[in-house]
Amino acid sequence: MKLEGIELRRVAMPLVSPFRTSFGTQTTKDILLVRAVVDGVDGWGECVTLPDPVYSAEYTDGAVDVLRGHLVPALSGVDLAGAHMVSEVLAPIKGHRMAKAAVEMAVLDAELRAQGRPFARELGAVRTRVPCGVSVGIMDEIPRLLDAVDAYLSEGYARIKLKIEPGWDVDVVRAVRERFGDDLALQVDANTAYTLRDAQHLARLDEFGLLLIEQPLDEEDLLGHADLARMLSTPICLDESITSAHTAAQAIRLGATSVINIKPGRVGGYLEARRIHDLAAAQGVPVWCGGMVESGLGRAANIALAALPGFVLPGDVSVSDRFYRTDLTEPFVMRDGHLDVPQAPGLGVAPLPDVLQEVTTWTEWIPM
Ligand SMILES: CC(=O)N[C@@H](Cc1ccc2ccccc2c1)C(=O)O
Ligand SMILES: [Mg+2]
Repeated sequence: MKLEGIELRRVAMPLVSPFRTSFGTQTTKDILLVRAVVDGVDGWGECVTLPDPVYSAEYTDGAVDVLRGHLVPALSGVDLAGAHMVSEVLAPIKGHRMAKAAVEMAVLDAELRAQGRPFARELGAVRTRVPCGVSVGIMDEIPRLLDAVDAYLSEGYARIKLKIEPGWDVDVVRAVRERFGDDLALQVDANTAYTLRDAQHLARLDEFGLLLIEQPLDEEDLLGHADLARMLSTPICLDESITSAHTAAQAIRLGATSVINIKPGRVGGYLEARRIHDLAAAQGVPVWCGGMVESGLGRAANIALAALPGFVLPGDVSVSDRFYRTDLTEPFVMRDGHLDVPQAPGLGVAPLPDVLQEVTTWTEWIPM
């Protein structure tokens, strides 16, 4: 296949409401899109970086720079057998997994559109619809949070995830349990906000029957998570720590994680995400599809991934208007707490031209 060029495009997508996590409050998502022109066909990729390196070391300006200066030049003039060769060609370039994931996604979308083959078929989806979980941010006071959870449950969400941080954790979970009962599928996400010194405090969450506690400790602290797992009965789920199939295998073997949140952008792409799914399934480790507040482009691909057999827990695959009043694509809408897996070629969705025009803040065309 011949890569004719790559367009980098940044879009400013206002969030319907501020989304607060232990690493800060976001009110808009500045999304870097990658459009690959492959043998005359447009393919779309979405880079999941934030503007600042607060979730991981990657950030959007850095992704732009490494795409322009390293990743796209490495692919220029290379006759790729298929999108599966992108990660091979880019392997000599260290790190920058979110930037690599975006360009692989764009090339894969173009290849699959040309073949008339949906992402779901390529990845090995076995379901045609997936249950929706929702991630609920940190709020000013508990009654506001309870109202938000009530509204999401009325919409049909199958699972509630609460962002937590020191000072907003045990009391919040207790209030949700008291209001909505013990049967509610409930989990928490700390985004690395705690240390092993908090172990006794975190053990107070064990009484609430949570599905899991996500990434309580630092991204690099696999041994700390393994120690913590021996002190808690609530299963540990890693997110930020799992950056590849290799680190997933190490985390499982060390006992640092018993559930994995798979995010294709974080691990270098949808093909690596499938490899993590396969190795986890082979060891009986359940996985679910995490979210990075993607537009409908990344959302479409995440829904396809979430339909693989080992994705046995509801993912953060919420509907479009959980985050955006106007999505880049036709909006994803829930039916009975589920989202339909796109079945059209490639991602199955594309940016709506007038919306794309409206939200674009910058573009750069890189010929190859
Ligand atoms: C859905 C969810 O909780 N995602 C991430 C955190 C995250 C990631 C990227 C974000 C970008 C803009 C606003 C909030 C964001 C939250 C997580 O699982 O850890
Ligand atoms: Mg997380």
